[in-house]
Amino acid sequence: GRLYTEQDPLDILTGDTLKQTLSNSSTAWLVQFYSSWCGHCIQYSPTWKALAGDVKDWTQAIRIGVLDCAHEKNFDICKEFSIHFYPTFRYFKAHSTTFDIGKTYRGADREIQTVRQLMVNFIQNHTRQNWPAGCPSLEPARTENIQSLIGLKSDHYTAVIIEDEESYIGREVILDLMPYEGVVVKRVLNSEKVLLEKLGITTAPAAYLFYPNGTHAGMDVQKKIRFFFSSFLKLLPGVHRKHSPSVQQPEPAAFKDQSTSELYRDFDKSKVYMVDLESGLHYLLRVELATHKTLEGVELKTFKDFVTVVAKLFPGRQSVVKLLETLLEWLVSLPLEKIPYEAILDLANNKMRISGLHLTERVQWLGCQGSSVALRGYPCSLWTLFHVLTVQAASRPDALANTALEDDPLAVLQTMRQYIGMFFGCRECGKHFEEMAQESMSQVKSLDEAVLWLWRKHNQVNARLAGSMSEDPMFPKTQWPTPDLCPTCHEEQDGLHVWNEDMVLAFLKKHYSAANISPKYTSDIHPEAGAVAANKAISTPSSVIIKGLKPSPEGIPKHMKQTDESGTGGIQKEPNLPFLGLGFSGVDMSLCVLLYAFSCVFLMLMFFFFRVRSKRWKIKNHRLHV
Ligand SMILES: Cc1cc2nc3c(=O)[nH]c(=O)nc-3n(C[C@H](O)[C@H](O)[C@H](O)COP(=O)(O)OP(=O)(O)OC[C@H]3O[C@@H](n4cnc5c(N)ncnc54)[C@H](O)[C@@H]3O)c2cc1C
Repeated sequence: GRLYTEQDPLDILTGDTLKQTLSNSSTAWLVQFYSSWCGHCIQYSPTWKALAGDVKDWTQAIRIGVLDCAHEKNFDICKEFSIHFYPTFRYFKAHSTTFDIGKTYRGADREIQTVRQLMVNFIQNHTRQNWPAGCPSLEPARTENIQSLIGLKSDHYTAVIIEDEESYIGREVILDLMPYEGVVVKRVLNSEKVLLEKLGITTAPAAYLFYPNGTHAGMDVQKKIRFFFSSFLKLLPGVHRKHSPSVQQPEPAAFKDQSTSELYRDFDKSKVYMVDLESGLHYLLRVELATHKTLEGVELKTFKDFVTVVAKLFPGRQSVVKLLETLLEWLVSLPLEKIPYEAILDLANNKMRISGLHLTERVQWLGCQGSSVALRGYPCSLWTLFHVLTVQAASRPDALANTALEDDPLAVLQTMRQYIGMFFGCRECGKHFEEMAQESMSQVKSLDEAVLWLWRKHNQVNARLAGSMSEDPMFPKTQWPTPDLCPTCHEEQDGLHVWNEDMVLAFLKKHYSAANISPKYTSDIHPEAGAVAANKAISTPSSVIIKGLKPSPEGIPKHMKQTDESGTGGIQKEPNLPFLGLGFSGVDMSLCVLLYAFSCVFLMLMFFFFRVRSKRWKIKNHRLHV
């Protein structure tokens, strides 16, 4: 196959595009000319991709490209650029107006850290005239510049990285924060003794933060490494990724949900919320699945597997778990090959309620609330649900015993894969997820590996979506868990950020455990819960929007359109008959008729019984008299 694909965070260049791309570009370029038949190029490609991912936020200053010299259509351009060996790394300056074959990197060390630092040096080699547009200064600031910030109010934070002259951390953090607004990063050398003394800094590297309100303090990070500094700054309240002008930016201070005027409610990022999980389940069962008139074949199998997984593994409240278990029993006991979805809804909505089994009927987000209705919500709850389920499966390995899914470490992941592919309203998401599943899901051999697989793939999605339209500016897509949630999950090896996967696994098992699920706002009868319902009752069509979808040419997924047209918020109308102003289901009515018929027959029997008896009695009496 090809060494690089469109999914990689780099530009694939060709003979047709190369010159045009490089000439008068607003950014510098680092291009690898390779050959797809060269074994070393093949071996090196993961490193190059990792480098491109590592400097993904630097693209306003320097971009990474690849060009395959073994491809016929590139023969001429590789000759023109005098590429003799593979791979050849060439740097191209920004704003170059004359033809330039670039500057070759001849070093033997091609490790990420070395190449990344060369990129920084290369950017610094630009002059004032050809400096890449959008790239802040990488020169160290002086004591005077920083001292003047003390006590100064501003509309942004200023972060100051104090380090020695050879250190690259400051410059790398400046470049990492380039696509973000609300924060300015500066670098100061530790030779600025007066300033260091004034701020009370004794060791380098160190970081200091000047707040918009005029106060200042040391930056509180667990490890003094690039990734921790950058993550800390990206997560500051009010700091967010610059979006294209078409994406509206909500006000950070008072972010309100415009369509429902519900206030944003505070929540704790280190918790999982039951309202999100229940709202997601409600949406899935009553809206998303309800657009399918009947379930049969693989769809029915997928639905049964899904219900099996949630009934056995969902660590929910008793009324919800019982509802799921009853649904499962019903599905298993029915040997039907085709089930009308109305029957399932009738069961869940009417019959079970009589026995006190109940799942919330409104969509209400807390940990998954977005800064506007079109963001976060349902897809966020779905990720959360499946993380919870993989963790539950790993901590209760026998939970699926005696079901169709027993002894399968892939039970939850395969069910998710099937569900997402078949029913999830976002088709594109389904396609991407299927690609990831085909690539590596079969390598998962244990329940723990399943937990980690889902985490890794979710991060891959986060990386792809960072800066896209489906990113909520208030909740930037990051590689998760961030250092503030799990400092021990992060390490640095040869200057490159790496995960400590043992720590990540331990963290996931704790974060998505039943003990970490908060019941806040779950009570349905509680008046407060009603008041805070983010999207009110599900029957307001405008409140039911599948969240986090890219506005595709087709716009809203097909079944969501139906939802809006019907004006019922997508809920299949329960087959209720109006009677005396009350809603009775078909079954309730048939029971009534049956009871009525029974009592009629009973009364008639009584009538005849007494009639016969009284006749006999009369005859007996008559005889006596006679
Ligand atoms: C299977 C699937 C595929 C999707 N594919 C696409 C797509 O191709 N294009 C598109 O535009 N949207 C896609 N989406 C939607 C997108 O991934 C987000 O769900 C949506 O943009 C909402 O984002 P969010 O900020 O709420 O965070 P989400 O990504 O939804 O994450 C929810 C919560 O999970 C936690 N979390 C974050 N990362 C991880 C992790 N690695 N491991 C464990 N927990 C984590 C965080 O607490 C986060 O708040 C997909 C959703 C799903 C469920």
